[in-house]
Amino acid sequence: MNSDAVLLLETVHFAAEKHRQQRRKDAEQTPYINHPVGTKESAYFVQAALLHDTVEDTDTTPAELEAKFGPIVARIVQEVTDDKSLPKQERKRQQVEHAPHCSHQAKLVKLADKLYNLRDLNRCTPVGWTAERVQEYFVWAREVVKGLRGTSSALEEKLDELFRQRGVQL
Ligand SMILES: Nc1nc2c(ncn2[C@@H]2O[C@H](COP(=O)(O)OP(=O)(O)O)[C@@H](OP(=O)(O)OP(=O)(O)O)[C@H]2O)c(=O)[nH]1
Ligand SMILES: [Mn+2]
Repeated sequence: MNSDAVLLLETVHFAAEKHRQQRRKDAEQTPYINHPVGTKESAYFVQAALLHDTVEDTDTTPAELEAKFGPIVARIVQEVTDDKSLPKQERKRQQVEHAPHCSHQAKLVKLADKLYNLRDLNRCTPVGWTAERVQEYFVWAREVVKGLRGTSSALEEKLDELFRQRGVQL
């Protein structure tokens, strides 16, 4: 099992332990953990985060996602999917332009995506990338993140620290 899945299970387990004495206020005294675990918004985020590059980078179709995971998850993935038929420069420009108009859930996925990719660039340089190209990715990511602000202070603070370290803060 990959470490993300382990972390997810550990988190659910932690919450279940913490809520173990609590019950919902219904007659059946439903275990309290059903409430946080059943929070649809967070489930959509986790699903969309896991699926976010499937349409962009594999043979997965939006219709396939909709049939398997429903219209909400399919729509979030669609919102974060680049049109790979466009020239790269135009794709990158459109991300900056579209970011502020994304739904809240799509903005969260985009913040998480950029955070991972920037940390990955700090961890090691992709094959064939010059230091200049890495720096340009940071500058471009900062422009995308500008349009995503006001979505998650936790994610934005982590991103801001990475931009600060690179000397590309606002
Ligand atoms: N840092 C890093 N990135 C890697 C690596 N392997 C694959 N990638 C992917 O490369 C993409 C960034 O490379 P670019 O040259 O800027 O873009 P492109 O693949 O879309 O043409 C990211 O796509 P993306 O997730 O779709 O995000 P985005 O750049 O479109 O926001 C990232 O996930 C790696 O080892 N390190
Ligand atoms: Mn990605």
